[in-house]
Formats: sequence, C-alpha cells, structure tokens
Amino acid sequence: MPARGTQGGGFVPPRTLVLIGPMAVGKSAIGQELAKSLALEFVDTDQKIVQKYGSIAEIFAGRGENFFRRIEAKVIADALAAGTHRPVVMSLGGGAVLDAGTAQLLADATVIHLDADLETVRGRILRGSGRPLLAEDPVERWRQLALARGPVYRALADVTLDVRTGTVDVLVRELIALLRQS
Ligand SMILES: Nc1ncnc2c1ncn2[C@@H]1O[C@H](COP(=O)(O)OP(=O)(O)O)[C@@H](O)[C@H]1O
Ligand SMILES: O=C(O)C1=C[C@@H](OP(=O)(O)O)[C@@H](O)[C@H](O)C1
Ligand SMILES: [Mg+2]
Repeated sequence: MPARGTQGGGFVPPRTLVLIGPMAVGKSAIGQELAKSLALEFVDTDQKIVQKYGSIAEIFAGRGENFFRRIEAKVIADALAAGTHRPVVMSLGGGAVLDAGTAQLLADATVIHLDADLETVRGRILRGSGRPLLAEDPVERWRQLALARGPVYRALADVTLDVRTGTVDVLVRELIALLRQS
C-alpha cells in the first residue's frame, strides 16, 4: 500500500475538484479518499454546515429546506473562494447544484459527476442515513430526485465517474486516471 498522498503519482489538479451527484453515491467517501491520495485539503460542505448549525435533519425540521439551501450556497461559495489559490477537493450535497449561483461558480472548478443507479444505493438509503428528503419512502424519493436532477448533473460535469461497482479505493484510482486525461 503506497504512503498517503503518493497514490496520485504526483498529479496536481490545476483547479479545485468538486464532486456532485445524487444522494448516497459516494461523494463524501470518495472525495475524502481522493483528497488523501492527492494530498489536498478536503471540504465536505454538509460537514461544514453541521459543524456550524447542527444536524441536517434538525435544520430542515427547525428552519426549513429554504434556510438550508441558503446556508448551503454560502458555505460552498466561501469554500470555493478559499480554494482559489490552492486547489482543494470538495464534496457537495446532492441538491446543492440546483442553486443557480452555485452552478455558476462551478465554472471555475473541475466538476466530477458520480453516476450510479438505484441498485447501487438501495441498501445504503434503506439503512437510514439522516437525510430528511429520504425520510419517507426513501427508494421512490431517491429515484424521483435522481431523475429530476440528472440533467443538471450532466450539464455541469467535466468528468463523469461510473460508481456502480468498485470499492472506494478502486474508484479513486479510476478517477485520478480520468482526471489526468481530462
Ligand atoms: N464504492 C463504495 N462501495 C461501498 N460503499 C460505499 C461506496 N461509496 C460510498 N459508500 C458508502 O455509502 C454510504 C454513502 O456514501 P456517501 O459518501 O455518504 O454518499 P454521498 O456523500 O454521495 O451522499 C457511506 O456509508 C459510504 O461509506
Ligand atoms: O440531495 C439533497 O438534496 C441532499 C443531500 C444530502 O447530501 P448527500 O448528497 O451527501 O447525501 C444533504 O445535503 C441533504 O440531506 C440534502
Ligand atoms: Mg455527502
């Protein structure tokens, strides 16, 4: 096993790498490992929100989804601005790209779309995950949201990674190979 930070083989991305895609496809898990492999800082924007405001379920219940979307857009804008001088790896929440301002800011980043299907995520979302939008009928909700948001993910993507099969480590290696070619 290579030492941490050496698996990228010296690859230095020219721009911040931003992972997008539906809920539970692995944005947070793959983003974290990608950052380690490339020895870059990792920012999970949902984690930043939770650190400041409490759990996402509590925010949705107490302040509503619109409030969550506002702070989400602000956290992402701040993190992208901080990454201007030195690229970072950022994992967004699945609905973040629906914000027009966020979508516009992503033009300055390399956007990685993690593409999966219902079978990939079924077990993960049925286990229950604290995602308020999947609180009721998670499989059907996931299917509807993934379908509705698919065109937005595809339009923003610079690179698409099929995450239907493979461990996180294997997918990170595949992704670095794709990024080198892009
Ligand atoms: N390729 C994978 N193989 C196995 N488990 C995975 C894989 N990618 C993600 N997971 C697991 O699935 C769950 C959801 O992943 P997560 O990274 O939180 O998704 P997202 O951030 O896209 O919602 C986590 O428990 C994570 O460890
Ligand atoms: O798709 C969405 O609207 C959401 C996705 C979640 O993040 P993950 O995609 O990391 O699960 C989280 O931001 C919130 O529950 C809303
Ligand atoms: Mg996540």
